[in-house]
Amino acid sequence: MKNFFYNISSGNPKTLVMPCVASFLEGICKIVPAALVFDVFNTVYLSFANPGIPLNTGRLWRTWAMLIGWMIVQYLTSGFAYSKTFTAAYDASANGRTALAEHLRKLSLGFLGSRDPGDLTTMMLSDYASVETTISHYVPQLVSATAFPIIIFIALIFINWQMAAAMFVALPFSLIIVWLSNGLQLRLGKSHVKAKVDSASRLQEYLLGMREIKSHNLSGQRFQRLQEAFARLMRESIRIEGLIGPVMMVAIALMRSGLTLMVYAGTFLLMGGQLTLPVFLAFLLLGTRVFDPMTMVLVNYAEIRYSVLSAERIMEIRHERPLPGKDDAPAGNHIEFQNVTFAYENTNVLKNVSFSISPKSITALVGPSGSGKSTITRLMARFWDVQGGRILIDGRDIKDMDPEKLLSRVSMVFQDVYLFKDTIGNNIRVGKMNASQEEIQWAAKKACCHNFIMKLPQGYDTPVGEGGCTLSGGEKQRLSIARALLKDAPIVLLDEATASLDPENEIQVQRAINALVSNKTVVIIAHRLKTIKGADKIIVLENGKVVEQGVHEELLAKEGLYQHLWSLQQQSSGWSMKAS
Ligand SMILES: Nc1ncnc2c1ncn2[C@@H]1O[C@H](COP(=O)(O)OP(=O)(O)OP(=O)(O)O)[C@@H](O)[C@H]1O
Repeated sequence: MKNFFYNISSGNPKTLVMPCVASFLEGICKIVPAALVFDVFNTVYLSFANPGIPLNTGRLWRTWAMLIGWMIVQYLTSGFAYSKTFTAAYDASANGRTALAEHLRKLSLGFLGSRDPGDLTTMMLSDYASVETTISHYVPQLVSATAFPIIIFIALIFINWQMAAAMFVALPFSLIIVWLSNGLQLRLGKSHVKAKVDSASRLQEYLLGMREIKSHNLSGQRFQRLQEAFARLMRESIRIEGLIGPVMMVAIALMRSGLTLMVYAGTFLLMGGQLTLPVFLAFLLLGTRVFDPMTMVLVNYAEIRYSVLSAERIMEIRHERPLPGKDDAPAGNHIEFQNVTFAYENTNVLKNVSFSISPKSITALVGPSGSGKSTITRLMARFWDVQGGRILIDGRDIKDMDPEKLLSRVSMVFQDVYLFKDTIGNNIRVGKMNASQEEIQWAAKKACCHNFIMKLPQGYDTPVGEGGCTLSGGEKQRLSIARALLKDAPIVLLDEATASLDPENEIQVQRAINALVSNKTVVIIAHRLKTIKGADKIIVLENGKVVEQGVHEELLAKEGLYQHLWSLQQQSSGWSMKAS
């Protein structure tokens, strides 16, 4: 039970206290009118059954006045309960979503990569929405459905224990049916969630891959996958409703049969003179007050179970441990790989890789495609932790460092640049969130962005689409260099930074990069070897191993892999496409 409340409140059960208290107060307020109506009936019945006793009109007026007065109290308590439960629900989901997004940022990319893409989106939107409804609707219902039957049952026992027993005799059987169906509900709920996540993933894949789908004429095949995912979701939804619905109907019918039994028992007791009509009526009035909230809980039981599953999924991620480490990143920039071994899944991508990089030097990583160059730069930034060996900065293992502090000392320029759905200026500001407009323009000028930005309709205030789809590949690349210039971190990792630039811009960007890297420790990946010919050190990788290291001339003299790659590039530089 503790886990239940812990999970549905996304780890913060205190948020449930106010909705529960408010709903309890609201429920108590709803009982009072029933008692007042009972009093009216009792007063009228007293003079009706005993013609000698005059109708106590004074008492009747007082009770009517109290009923009207109580309507105001009820209105106020309902308003209070409404605002408390909804505020708590929206607070819990908004804070929960923010906390989860913050937590996801701290997890390794390895963990995030292992999740289905639609999974986290579903969690953020749908699972939190389900938790929200539970807090705003189902938890208050649960409070009413549990607390009132207990209170009323105890009260009714003192009035007439036979009637109280008749009212509640079927309840345990109804609860047993609900309890027995738990396993089935869990199983169906899990496959429903899976179908939902799968649909979200297929939809995401379909929309993001639209360019490839169109260019490769895959509309039929990819759409079929999406259609199948939706069809499965539909089947799972029908299955859950079709199987759970009838079970719950039986449980509800059994529970409500208490009312019929009570009427039956009441009639006998009334005829036998063991019960007065007002008391019989009181039982009828309270019976509906008790059974209505319990019926609502059973009607919504599948939804409650569903939100428990949602909350469990959220908590599973919230319990995922972020990358450890609390130390500051050292001021120096001597980087050392010591026998580093790393695998994304099972196959080792890096095998006993060792090398060192001097501060304020330029080191190039070279090697065939898939040899592990990008992996090395990602490990330096601690996107993943290594499985064997160590990566040291100034002699200290980066595993002991706070990942955010480490990242604050590293600038990265990737091959694939992501631009946020924001203005161009704010996209450059990502490098330094408090940068002034002058600083942004300075970085943009250095990265050869300024001219093309000024030609855009709103200059630096021009919005770019999600993923930066309104800019060319070269323009995106240059914006990313501008971000790195602005960040001005002492370690710079360039992964094919100039890959998509046209020849016209390349010279200028090379100059900008030279300004960016001066006095910095630079690690650069470049397929075009002529761009890194002057590097202080060239590390040659093959199949995840360091096979050669040295400067350009030394490596050429070795006549190994580097010399081979170099001569291949010399040959291909004269390549041109020929019509057959
Ligand atoms: N996120 C990932 N999950 C699983 N495997 C990966 C992942 N990223 C890379 N790999 C694999 O790791 C190996 C090394 O990849 P990496 O990107 O480091 O090579 P690279 O030398 O930079 O290649 P390229 O020059 O083509 O960019 C490849 O076999 C690649 O398929």
